[in-house]
Amino acid sequence: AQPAAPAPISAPLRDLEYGQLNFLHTTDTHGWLAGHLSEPSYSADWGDYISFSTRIREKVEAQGQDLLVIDTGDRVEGSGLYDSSEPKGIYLSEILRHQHIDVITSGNHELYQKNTSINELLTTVTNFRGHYLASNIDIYHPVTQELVPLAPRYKKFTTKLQGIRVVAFGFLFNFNGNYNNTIVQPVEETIQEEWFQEAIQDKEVDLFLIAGHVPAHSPEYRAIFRAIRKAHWATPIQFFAGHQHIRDYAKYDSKAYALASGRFMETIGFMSIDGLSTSTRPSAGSGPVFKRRYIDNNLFSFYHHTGLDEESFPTEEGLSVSQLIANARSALQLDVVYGCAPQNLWMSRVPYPHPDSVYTWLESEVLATSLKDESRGDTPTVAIMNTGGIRFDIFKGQFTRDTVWTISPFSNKFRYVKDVPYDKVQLIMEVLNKQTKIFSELSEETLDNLASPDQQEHIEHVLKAGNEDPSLRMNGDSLHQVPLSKRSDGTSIIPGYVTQDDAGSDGDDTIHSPIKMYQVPNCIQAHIAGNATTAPGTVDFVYIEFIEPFLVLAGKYADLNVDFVKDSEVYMSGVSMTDVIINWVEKNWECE
Ligand SMILES: O=c1ccn([C@@H]2O[C@H](COP(=O)(O)O)[C@@H](O)[C@H]2O)c(=O)[nH]1
Repeated sequence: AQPAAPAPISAPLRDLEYGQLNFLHTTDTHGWLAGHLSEPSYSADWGDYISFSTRIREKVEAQGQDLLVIDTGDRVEGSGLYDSSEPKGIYLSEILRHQHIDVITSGNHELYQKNTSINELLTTVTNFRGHYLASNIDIYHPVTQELVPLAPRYKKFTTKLQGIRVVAFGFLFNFNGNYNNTIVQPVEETIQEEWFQEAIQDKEVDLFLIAGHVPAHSPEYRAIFRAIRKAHWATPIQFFAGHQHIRDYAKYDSKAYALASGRFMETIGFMSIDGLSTSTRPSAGSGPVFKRRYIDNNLFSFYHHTGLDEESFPTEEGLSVSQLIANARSALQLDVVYGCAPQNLWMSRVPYPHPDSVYTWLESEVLATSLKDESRGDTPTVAIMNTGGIRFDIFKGQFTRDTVWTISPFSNKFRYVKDVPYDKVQLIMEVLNKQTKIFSELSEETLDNLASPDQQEHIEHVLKAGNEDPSLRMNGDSLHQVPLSKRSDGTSIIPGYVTQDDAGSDGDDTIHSPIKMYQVPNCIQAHIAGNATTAPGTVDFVYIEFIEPFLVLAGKYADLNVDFVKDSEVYMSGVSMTDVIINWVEKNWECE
């Protein structure tokens, strides 16, 4: 772990149930390779994970079993370690490549910006050659300008010890927000391609492995499941999922399951399958048994599951990667303090609006007092942004260079349109926030993309877990999670994940008390300048550039005769949301 990482808190744990074939899975790490420096439950780093996977491999191989390590993308954008270097990501690729990954895929974040996808092709695909799969992504090669697959479409391999024959694919969900140097083919089209149909007709297969940046419960995975089942009515299928930032497990049939392993290095997903046939031995018994576990990413869990301790657990490679991370953090000056937050500010642990809501803080304090384009004088202004542009909670205490990138990693800047009737702006807000029923292009699903990914599924899951006892809530005044109740065996129950999935509620390794989450709107608005007591006739309509495509559609429903692409202009040239937050914190959150 990093020198500044808090020690994990001991807690009651459920064991891993190993099988013939075992998996470790990460997804949506978004650059959090240093782990969480304010949360003991997730305080292990990528170096610890390398030690963990090595120790688990030693353990399962000693029993003649196999281990495969999977990562399903969105490794970039979301923390200082990735976003604060110039160019972005120079330290991250070097740290990542030390983990042995058997199957690795791209997420949508690898494709938003041209530079990112080019770096993916030239660096990450190269570092993980033979393991990186891209079944439905093409890229215009930066040198030849030719359209080429980002990586091989699929691969067939046999596992090291048992010779289990695996056919593996690497998919991305039907994403269309990518820069125009890449092409993402809809999954439903890819599975009609000749190469895919040939690959799934192979009869010498013991397991289909679908790694993808695709939600576990999704039309894309259902389509792949159906296509494979048409060719193989009984061959086991293991999906690995991502994108929604949730822990999830989907049952497609008794021989096909999907595991999603959360976000931001909070979770290491574990799966095992027993009863698989191999190249030399047909399956014994009644067919495969699948088991899943969501491991909290901390050393207490890692020691427990490996049966090792502080002395015997770390590997040399793991320790040297932890050191690499520490060196990178120091070179990037991620501990530089911009100010001190006087309180916790939550994305969804409080309702909106609320004095403890990060969105209330943004609209009433940060945007309201910081957005001003000198050329516009005192023109009344309404500024809107999508809540998905904020990626993490703010904890009371030091607000560092790292903090700012974890909450606002995107390079989005502001644009505006002059003289927009105020009532039309309000109508647009209603449309974006689904307060008005709308149809066709602006489906509920499209609009959900304005909010943070966990908003759609997570809320439902956590609330399903129910029976929340307010006395078990996180201590609002503390930086760290605090154990609030003791069990009879002396261990503590701390707030955290209580996952409800298709296999029940026993998936988490750590037994937690649940944390309540609230639904927040897709977009928020700040009122700037003008007379606060009366609504203005027309305003400068300022917006964060990410939402422009949504405004184009919402504008139509609001009957607003504005072409957002042609009629808008740059607002506060060169200033991004991230800059606005840094400036505000420096001015307003002095440390005592
Ligand atoms: O420039 C951007 C890019 C993304 N967003 C928000 O993030 C989600 C996608 O997040 P995942 O991690 O891929 O799930 C997107 O829907 C937006 O809400 C953004 O605001 N600005």
